[in-house]
Formats: sequence, structure tokens, C-alpha cells
Amino acid sequence: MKAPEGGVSHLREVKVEDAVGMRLAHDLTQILPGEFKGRLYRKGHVVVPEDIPRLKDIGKEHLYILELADTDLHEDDAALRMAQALCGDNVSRGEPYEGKVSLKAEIPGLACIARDVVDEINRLGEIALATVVRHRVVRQGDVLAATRAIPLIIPAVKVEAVETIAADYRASHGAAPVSIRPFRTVKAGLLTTGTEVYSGRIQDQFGPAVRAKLAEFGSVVAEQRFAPDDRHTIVNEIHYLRQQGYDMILVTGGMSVDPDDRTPGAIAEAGTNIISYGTPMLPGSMLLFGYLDGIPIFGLPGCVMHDPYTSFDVILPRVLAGDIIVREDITDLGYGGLHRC
Ligand SMILES: Nc1nc2c(c(=O)[nH]1)N[C@H]1C(S)=C(S)[C@@H](COP(=O)(O)OP(=O)(O)OC[C@H]3O[C@@H](n4cnc5c(N)ncnc54)[C@H](O)[C@@H]3O)O[C@H]1N2
Ligand code: MOO
Repeated sequence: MKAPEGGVSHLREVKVEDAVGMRLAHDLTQILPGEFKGRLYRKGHVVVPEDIPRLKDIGKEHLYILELADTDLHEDDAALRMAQALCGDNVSRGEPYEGKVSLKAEIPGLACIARDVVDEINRLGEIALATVVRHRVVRQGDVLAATRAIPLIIPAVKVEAVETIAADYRASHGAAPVSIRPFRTVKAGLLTTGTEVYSGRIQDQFGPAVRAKLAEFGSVVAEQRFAPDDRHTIVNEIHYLRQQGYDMILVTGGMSVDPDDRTPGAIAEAGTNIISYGTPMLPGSMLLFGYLDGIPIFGLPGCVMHDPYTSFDVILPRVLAGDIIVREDITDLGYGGLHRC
């Protein structure tokens, strides 16, 4: 119901017994712990006599009858307009539900969430925006963000402020504040170092682990080479992989502090622009990342072989999503980067 033009929004409380024939002003939620949480009645439902005991069961003695001024928005419309403003590439928008609208991933990919925008919106008050952390790897159908109106009636200016913030972000970044970037498929060249593996003393376990990780993103190891712990040989093998034109080079083993750990020095000598050797995340602290003639090159420490989640699992998806990694991307990982030690 609309308030008369120029009027103020009006919430009138009506006893449930007197509400028969009236329209509900908002969705009504039932919670049965462990069994059900959801909408029992939809906004707009016309109350019938049989509803009265059910309404009392969920604790409703009174209902709101709403008259909305032109300058205000119903919670569902506010949540919907905010979601529309934020929704970007490969993201779909749900329908309002109890004053909330969800944004979902339409494809698997990297969640791109503008943290500054999220913070600025949440500082406005009376409205809420909750998101997953940026750069999370998401599957198709995962929820990325939800907008919610806190009171039932929201001043339209609040929602207009959200729309302005989102539009400014689009204008300056060429993307919406919430979007998904797909992973490109790459052919990687893999060099496994270690005299104990090269000589056949032990069986290679890095190859299968790295293949499995790339396969998760639809990429492949096109060729695997082996080298002993000899700097000169490692440099030559890196150059060989570079000449094959692979999209990415991965070098495993020998990343730490032993005299036989030749890999970081060899990667540098091969001509790599090293963005970072040493990554403030555990596991994966000995990871090296750089670019060789613009091709991403990783030095992968031993833990990547056996740990399900390391710094490689953070940087690899970003590279596959097309990000150019700068030093700050690496140094940012320390806060919250202690996963296992
Ligand atoms: N004193 C320090 N010790 C260690 C440090 C450190 O900073 N100071 N860093 C630790 C971290 S973090 C890691 S991770 C490990 C391993 O680093 P590396 O990359 O140098 O690994 P390697 O020494 O080459 O090998 C360790 C271990 O794994 C076996 N290995 C290696 N490659 C293969 C393969 N392809 N297949 C099967 N097994 C493989 C190797 O034989 C060794 O047993 O260092 C910590 N220590
Ligand atoms: O580079 Mo290590 O990988 O932190 O266990």
C-alpha cells in the first residue's frame, strides 16, 4: 500500500485476529531448530482465518500493515536494487527472500570482490552486504554475496548511495564490484629437480601432485623434465621449456636452504624477473614466483607435493584468471596466511 503523496511511511500494528483479509507487509520466517528455517508466509499473502493458529505458533500476536512513502523502499526492493547494482560478469541474482537477495556464481572461477566497496556500503548503515573473501576459488552455483535490508523500511537515498558507489567502481575499474573471472586453460612445462629423483633412488611424487592441481582448473602439464641438483643443468632445462612455448613453467624441489637446493639460483640465472622468493604463508613459505619473458614461472617447495592447500593454491588460480602478480599480492598473504605449520 502506498502512503499519500508527500506523506511519511506508516507501519500500523494489527492483532492477528483482526488481520483476516489483509496483506502481509513482508515474508514471515519459521525456525524449527534442526528441521526447518525458511519462509512460512510470503509478502503479499492475504491472511485467512486458518492462518491465525500458525501465525501464533511462530510467535506472531501482531502483524504490520504498511503504507510506504515515495521516499522509502520496502526491504525486498532495497535488497534487490542493491544486488542489481553490484552484480557483474558471470554472476546471477536471486529473488528477494525475507529481505535478502543472493548473488551466485554462474561458472566456476575466481571471485572478484571489491573490498573497498563492501566496506563503504556497510558503513552507510541500515543495509548490509556480506560477501566471500576476494580471490576465492568458487564452483558454479556457490553464493558469493548477499544484500540485506535491516529495517523493513529503507530510505531510498541509502539505496541510491549504494548504486552510486557501485557505478563509480564500474566506471573506474571496468567491472562490477562482484564478478567471476573464468580460468584460462594452460599448457605448463614441469621441471622436477632432485638428484635422488633423477637417479631413480626414489620415485617422483611431484609430477602426479602438480598434474592433479592443474587438472582441477582444466589445465595440463604438457611435458615433464627431470634434472639433478646441478644449477647449470636446471638453467638449461628451464630454457628448453621456455623454447617449447608453454604458457607456464613449474620447477619443483630444491627450494630451501641446503647446499643442494639449487632451484632459486637457477631460476634467477635463467633470466627470470623474480617477483618474490619467500611467501608469507604456511605451508608454502619457500615458494618463488616470477616471470620469464612474461611467462609465469613458479619454484614449488616440497609441501606442494603433499599439502592440499599451500601458497601455490592461492597464486595459481589468480594467474589462471589472468591476474598479473605483483609483490604486494604476495606480501598481502601473511595476514590470515597461517594455515598449517
Ligand atoms: N633449516 C630449514 N629447513 C627447512 C626450511 C628452511 O627454511 N630452513 N624450509 C622448509 C620448507 S618450508 C620446505 S617446503 C622444505 C622442503 O623444501 P625443498 O623444496 O627444498 O625440498 P627438497 O629439499 O628438495 O626435498 C624435501 C623432501 O622431499 C623429497 N622430494 C623432493 N622432490 C621430490 C619428488 N619429485 N618426488 C618425491 N620426493 C621428493 C626429497 O627427497 C626430500 O625428502 O624444507 C623445509 N626445511
Ligand atoms: O615452503 Mo614449505 O612449503 O612452507 O612447507
